[in-house]
Amino acid sequence: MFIKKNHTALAAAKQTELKQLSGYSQEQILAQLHTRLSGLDEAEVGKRQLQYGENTVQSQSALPAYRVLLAAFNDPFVYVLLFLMIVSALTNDRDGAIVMAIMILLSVLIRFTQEYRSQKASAALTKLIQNTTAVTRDGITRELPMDAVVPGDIVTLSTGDMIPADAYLLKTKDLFVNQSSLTGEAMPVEKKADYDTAELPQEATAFDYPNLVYMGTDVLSGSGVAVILKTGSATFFGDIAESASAVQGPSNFDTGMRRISRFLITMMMILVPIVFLINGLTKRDWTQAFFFAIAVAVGLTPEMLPMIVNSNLAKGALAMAKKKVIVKQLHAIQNLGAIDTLFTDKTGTITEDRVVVMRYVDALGEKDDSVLRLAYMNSNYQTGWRNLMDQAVIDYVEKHKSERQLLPGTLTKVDEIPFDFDRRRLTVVVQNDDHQWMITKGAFEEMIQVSDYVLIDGQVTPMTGALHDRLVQTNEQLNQSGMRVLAVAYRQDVHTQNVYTIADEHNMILAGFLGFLDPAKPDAKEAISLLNDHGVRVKVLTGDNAIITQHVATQVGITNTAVLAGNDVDDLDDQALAKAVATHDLFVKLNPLQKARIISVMKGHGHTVGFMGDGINDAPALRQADVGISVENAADITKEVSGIILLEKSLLVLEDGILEGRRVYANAMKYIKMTVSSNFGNALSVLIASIFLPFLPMLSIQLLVQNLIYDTAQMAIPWDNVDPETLAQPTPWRAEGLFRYTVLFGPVSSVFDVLTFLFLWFGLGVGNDPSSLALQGMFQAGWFIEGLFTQALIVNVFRTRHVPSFKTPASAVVLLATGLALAIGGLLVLTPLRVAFDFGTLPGQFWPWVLLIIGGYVLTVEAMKAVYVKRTGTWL
Ligand SMILES: Nc1ncnc2c1ncn2[C@@H]1O[C@H](COP(=O)(O)OP(=O)(O)OP(=O)(O)O)[C@@H](O)[C@H]1O
Ligand SMILES: [Mg+2]
Repeated sequence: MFIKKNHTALAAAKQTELKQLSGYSQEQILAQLHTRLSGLDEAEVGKRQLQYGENTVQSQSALPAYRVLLAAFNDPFVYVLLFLMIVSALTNDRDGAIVMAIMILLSVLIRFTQEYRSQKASAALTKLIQNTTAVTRDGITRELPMDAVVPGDIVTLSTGDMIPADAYLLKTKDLFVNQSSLTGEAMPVEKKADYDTAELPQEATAFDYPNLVYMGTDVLSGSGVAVILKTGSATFFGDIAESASAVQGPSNFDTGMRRISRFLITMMMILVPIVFLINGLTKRDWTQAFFFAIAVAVGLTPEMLPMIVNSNLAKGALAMAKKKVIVKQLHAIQNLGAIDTLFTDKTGTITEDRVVVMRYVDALGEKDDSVLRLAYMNSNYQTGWRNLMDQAVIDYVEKHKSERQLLPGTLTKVDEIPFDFDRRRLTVVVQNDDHQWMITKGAFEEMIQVSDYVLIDGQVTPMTGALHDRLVQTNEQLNQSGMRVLAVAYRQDVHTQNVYTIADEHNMILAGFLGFLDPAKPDAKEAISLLNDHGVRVKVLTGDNAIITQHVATQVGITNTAVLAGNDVDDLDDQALAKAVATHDLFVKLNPLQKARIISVMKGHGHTVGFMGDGINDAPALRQADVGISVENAADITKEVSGIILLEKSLLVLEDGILEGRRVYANAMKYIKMTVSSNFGNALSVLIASIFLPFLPMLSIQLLVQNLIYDTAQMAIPWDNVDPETLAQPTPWRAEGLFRYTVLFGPVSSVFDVLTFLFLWFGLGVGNDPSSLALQGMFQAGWFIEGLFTQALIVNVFRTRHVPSFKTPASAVVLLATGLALAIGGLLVLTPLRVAFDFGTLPGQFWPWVLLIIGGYVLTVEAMKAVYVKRTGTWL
């Protein structure tokens, strides 16, 4: 609370301090932090860990049990009930207060157990994928878990890294970071160790200072070395994580739930005073009218709603955790059930995350060791994000060739130009004696653009039209045999210089090609076909070229192999792009922003979309998607922005997740629709009865107990079965049907309530002497039974779209809960317990008639359901 209130003041203080540190020279800052370029020693680290604690912020660590419990209390419906309970307790209605307390406890405790269990399970899994950072201590650089970083640590940052804490840059190389999580600004920001204060904008915030980087941001490209200034909650991000503003915007599901909650509370606020006035005026007993109104308010509160929704989600997350799927945001499950399109990257997602070097050939397709050597130097010396292809080159060489044989001992690295997804090239410059070599590898089309010569049989030959065609042919041959291809080129004897830029990538000599085997995951085909069967279309968004993408697509069963390339995407406006996206399944040569744009256009046209990716280039698209999915060995930032992380290689688990999501949604919707319509019906019945009856239709305690029993029966809903028809198709948030549903089915229940009311009044003779307490008690017992039985039984009718409902019975738990509710209700009016609740005695002839009425109600609803399903094609 304190932190939130003083958030701005504190942030301002932090800013001033950081700005000041930014002005220090490197020597000053190292002295200030009592550290050096070779890093802290272990003793110092130990001391600082004690002093500053773990480098984590509140939102990242699992919540302790009491916080989960408090969160379970934090719900408008629980508040309403708490308020009513306090009013009852203050006005000496002890029994009523106790019943309400039980309701609150049931709802909160079930929700707590479910959420706590699921949180523990995902926290355990999350530990497996701890983010790391390269820390130098005692002169040795190692990857350490991010939470082990302390002020004074020296860290090395490279492409795709998350910045572990607030830090001062000592050295940079084309370093661009994404600060959007702190500033909201999506454009990359360049950071520099050395800068001129004159470069700073007039009203620069600490985020504009070029030599400062912050926790919660990430490296888009380039690299750097930094010294840590602040860790954990002392960072800027620490503040934000603790204030509510850091929480992601609400999903469709959240907004929908909020709207329903508001609707129900409004309904209650209007109806309850009316019920109070009518009963007070007609019965002239204002105390009784007051308690009755409170009981009606309790009846109208769907106090189990938060428990049902959250238990459902938590249950889903737990089920997924058992299948080695981390659900980082609970609502990702519901969104997963709602997607109708799943976009995916190619390598590492639908293909295995094990890419292997298969060929190293010259321009003519002949095996050539020198091509491998060049590629090895390139992959080995580059310091950016080491992707699967770089890894494959290094692995291959270390396994098959001796490293020494490949690299002359006198070789030193001069510079590098990091890979980027627009240029699709990566350059490294090395020096041997007095020679400098610039070595570049990258996508074929992009390499041809910078190559003026081709190496043929050891001879540097100028590029000709015929040679160009020959290269295209070699490339295609490799692609067609299912290999991803990188072209490799070099330039020797360049002017001796220390710094290289993209402008230097020209005039190169194309040396040859590397072919990588990138096989489809064994179960990708099955998974994709299952997704298709369940109404989810799979589309590929890749930076790779058309031929290899078509090859992989065919392997995994994507039959529409028409491709749309990145350049085409840029030429289309949103409208045209949406059309093109509908007719294509393969999108190639995309840069990260094009991936993100395709997703956002799709979303704009009413689709719910998922995106699965593993690279840093996938992060923008993952942020954009309704649900982002990544895999275990994805880049840190990629995992960070994903809602779901698959730890197992198999894609079949996606199918499970989607079904789980739909089940969650279906069960939550089931409860919402049933509750809203039955509450509406009840309210109507109470109003009618209040107007015409000279006494209360039910005592407040009876109404409360009826509610409690009904709630108990409803608690089983998260464990209910769902119709296969409901699971077969995506389930976007569809609250619109709710109103129609409520006005159709609510009044029907009132009709049968009124029938019961007439039967008790005329048939059983309550009307003959309404002032008799015994007859009043009989009336109340009769109405209690009818209300409870219809509500409990109707759960079993509403829960399925099938007619008759018993064709697809509820799960055992739900059946048991229903049976229990009926039994308890029966016991309360049939055994001596009834005296405690002031129920009267029901005559034998009551039972056949009430069963008839209940049967009539069930049949009517079944018939209406058949018509409803036929007309709308949907149910619940
Ligand atoms: N380390 C690298 N060195 C040189 N070129 C690279 C490197 N990584 C990727 N490329 C080139 O850039 C292209 C796009 O990169 P990449 O394949 O990683 O994108 P992507 O969209 O993630 O595709 P994919 O679906 O294959 O994962 C590649 O096809 C390749 O030609
Ligand atoms: Mg990729």
